[in-house]
Amino acid sequence: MTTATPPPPALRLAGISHTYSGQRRRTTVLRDVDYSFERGTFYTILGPSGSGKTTLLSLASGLDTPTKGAITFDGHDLTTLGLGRYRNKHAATIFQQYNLLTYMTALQNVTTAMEITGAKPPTGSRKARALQLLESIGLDKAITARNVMQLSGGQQQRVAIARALACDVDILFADEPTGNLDEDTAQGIIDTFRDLAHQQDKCVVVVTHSQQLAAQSDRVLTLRKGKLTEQTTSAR
Ligand SMILES: Nc1ncnc2c1ncn2[C@@H]1O[C@H](COP(=O)(O)OP(=O)(O)OP(=O)(O)O)[C@@H](O)[C@H]1O
Repeated sequence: MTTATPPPPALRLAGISHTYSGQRRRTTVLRDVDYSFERGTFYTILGPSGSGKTTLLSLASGLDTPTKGAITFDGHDLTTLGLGRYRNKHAATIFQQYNLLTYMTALQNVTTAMEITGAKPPTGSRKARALQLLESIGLDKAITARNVMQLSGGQQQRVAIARALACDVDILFADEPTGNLDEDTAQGIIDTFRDLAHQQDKCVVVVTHSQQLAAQSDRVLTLRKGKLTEQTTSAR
């Protein structure tokens, strides 16, 4: 009788360390971090300011490579898979600074990302899907037609969230995604993250200082002194 091999975790950090080399000194931010992120799960990462949360996210999202150790997606080393391909096809990131294309409208920011990543909406056009996503997080049609530089910080943050949601990827990373939002809008975004994990089997990884957000995730991780540890699980 053959036993089925369990699928590899969506994302595995295998003994990763990361050191920044400045002109005068080197800063080691992560030390031998080992962790597996699974599909269908909503993770939050907490930790004091400067503990390396953004660094961890930039490595896990394929923006940078660790100085030691390996990161695999579905069992494939990211460097072999290709960081660009991983970022285009499998992982989307909502950055702390949004990283929107400042010469475009809100709508164009979303549709352009869909074109670049080849994301195909389940029905209808890319534009219709983009408008639907933008509207679902509280940006009406008039706002979506504005250049993003004419939007408030919270509105820009929502464009960045819609852009990431529009790219139909396996893993969604977000760095402080609710930082600029009022309570109701923030709760809507948290609900969206939970649905993505539980209804669409995505892996959602959110860096935050918000205990409210962490309390609603499935697994809470803490980064401290270069080490990543898991706290007790919360309600799912
Ligand atoms: N490019 C860089 N070169 C050198 N040091 C850096 C670089 N980026 C970050 N660091 C340092 O690495 C450490 C971790 O930074 P990081 O931004 O990952 O922390 P964080 O936990 O996300 O902080 P915060 O909660 O304040 O956003 C800090 O000491 C920071 O100064």
